[in-house]
Amino acid sequence: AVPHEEAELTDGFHLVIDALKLNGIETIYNVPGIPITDLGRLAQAEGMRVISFRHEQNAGNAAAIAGFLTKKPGICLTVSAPGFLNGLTALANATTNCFPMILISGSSEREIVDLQQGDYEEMDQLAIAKPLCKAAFRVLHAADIGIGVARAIRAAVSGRPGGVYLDLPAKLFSQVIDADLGARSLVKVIDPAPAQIPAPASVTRALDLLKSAERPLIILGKGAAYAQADEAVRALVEESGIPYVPMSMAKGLLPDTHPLSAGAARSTALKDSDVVVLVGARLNWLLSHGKGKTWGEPGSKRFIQIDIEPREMDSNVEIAAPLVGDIGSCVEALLDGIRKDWKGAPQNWLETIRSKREANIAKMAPKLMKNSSPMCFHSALGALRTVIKERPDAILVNEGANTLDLARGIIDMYQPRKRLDVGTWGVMGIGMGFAVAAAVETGKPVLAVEGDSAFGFSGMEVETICRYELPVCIVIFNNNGIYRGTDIDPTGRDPGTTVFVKDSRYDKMMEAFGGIGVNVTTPDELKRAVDEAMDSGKPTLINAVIDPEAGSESGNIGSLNPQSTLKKK
Ligand SMILES: Cc1ncc(Cn2c(C)c(CCOP(=O)(O)OP(=O)(O)O)sc2=O)c(N)n1
Ligand SMILES: [Mg+2]
Repeated sequence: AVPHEEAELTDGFHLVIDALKLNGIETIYNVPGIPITDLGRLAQAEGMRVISFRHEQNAGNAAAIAGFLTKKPGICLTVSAPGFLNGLTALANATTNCFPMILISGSSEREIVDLQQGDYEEMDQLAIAKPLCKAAFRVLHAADIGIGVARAIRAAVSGRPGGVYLDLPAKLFSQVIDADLGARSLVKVIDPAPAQIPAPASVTRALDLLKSAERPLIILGKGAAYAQADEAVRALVEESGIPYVPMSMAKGLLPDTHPLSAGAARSTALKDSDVVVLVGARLNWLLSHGKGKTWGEPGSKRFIQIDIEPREMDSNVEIAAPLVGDIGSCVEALLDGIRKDWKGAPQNWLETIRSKREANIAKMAPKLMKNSSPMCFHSALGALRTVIKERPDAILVNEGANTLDLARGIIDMYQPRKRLDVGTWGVMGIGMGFAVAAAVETGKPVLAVEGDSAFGFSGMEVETICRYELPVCIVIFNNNGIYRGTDIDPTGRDPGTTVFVKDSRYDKMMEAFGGIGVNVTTPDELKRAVDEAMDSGKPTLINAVIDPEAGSESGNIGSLNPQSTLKKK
């Protein structure tokens, strides 16, 4: 039998694990090391899924997208100082994208850090994290772990979701306290993300404006995908008959082939609409800040904006009808109004959108059919478009420049939260972390479509994918470089700044870790290899040879790059 005194004690290690499990958190994405190696081991022994990565940035990206997919904060666990810093990019990106995650990092002892006495991996991590995340907390006493974890969870998912930092100094873990006191110190968070109901007056104002519209438009942002109010969103579109444009990670809320989709007629929809309903979509650079030629005549637009964050309103242009609340509650309120009194779909406007959409789709179709070798972006993406059409519950991870921008318009999505990409920052490096978490959290097959440069940021995680035998099929669009593989060094000394090794074979990497590597040069070979990977569920990397001449610098956003006006010397 366990000696009497031991049976009544618990410690920091166990309280952290008990607090996470008590709140329904089952998975930790981490890179082990001092002072958190045993925390990971104990968590695994107590039934939590502990996924160990090769770099903390990828573990952090995995935690962030786990939060987006589950509405529970994803947990990234790192060592102090350098490990914590490696996790910060993912924490900041999660906060920018409103993905709920908690970065938990071990840290050095306060008394040594505050006197700057040179502790192992000494750093004032809490101070450094604060400006980059939504909230940051430190726990010094074991009896406070329950409250600390509860506050971190509530901060991550309530209101506008985001990244939270939780700082746990090394000495906290081995602190021993009475087991009963420990159990009573734990908090199961009640209603961490409460519904936030819009004010009836705001709903009336929005409905009145919408009823006055002749060319209304709905824009669905990734907030609408995160909300998991899928039925209400679909009903709002279908019962109002208003056309909609999905932002990248909102694709699939309604199938991209939906008759009311204006995705393929985006520029007409934005330019010629008169009242625009923003649903969890911010008027940031991705929507040209709500002004300029993208939006037609100045002052021709009036915005209804649904957002849980009141301060988002008027961020770029005046919002005529702010609707503050959670997306589900706001959409339901609008739907109520439409069901009571609605003039029906704007037929002429729908005809304008429909004809524009069909013309654009017809223009693109031939490019997707080419069976050229080496492939161009369009012909390779044409093959993957068919894969997703045949396998709508697969999850598509996507990053790169041409590989991203062209895939967004070419690969239709059919279900919500199935397209995971670079989000608001356009950050490279999310690929493998997102692929791991998508597979771990959903069990669904994952197709990661990667530019060859983008893949390079997280490529070492192919070993992680093989180690956990995850159903991930990586397709690398290998055009031998960033954007294009044709740059040169005018002095002739080095390769051009954006080119890579010619005819590189990324598929060979996979074989090093027991995965399957395939090299393909035609769309037919690509489709066959992807189908085989999706059927087998085995970690697979397909090196898709793309013409180095194909594509354009920075994909669709080249205009953001400053150019020197001075004469080249
Ligand atoms: C962290 C980080 N570093 C650098 C960039 C700049 N960048 C970089 C480096 C891209 C890679 C483009 O090359 P690719 O091979 O992935 O894609 P294509 O060749 O298919 O265009 S896209 C882009 O905006 C970035 N967005 N994020
Ligand atoms: Mg490239």
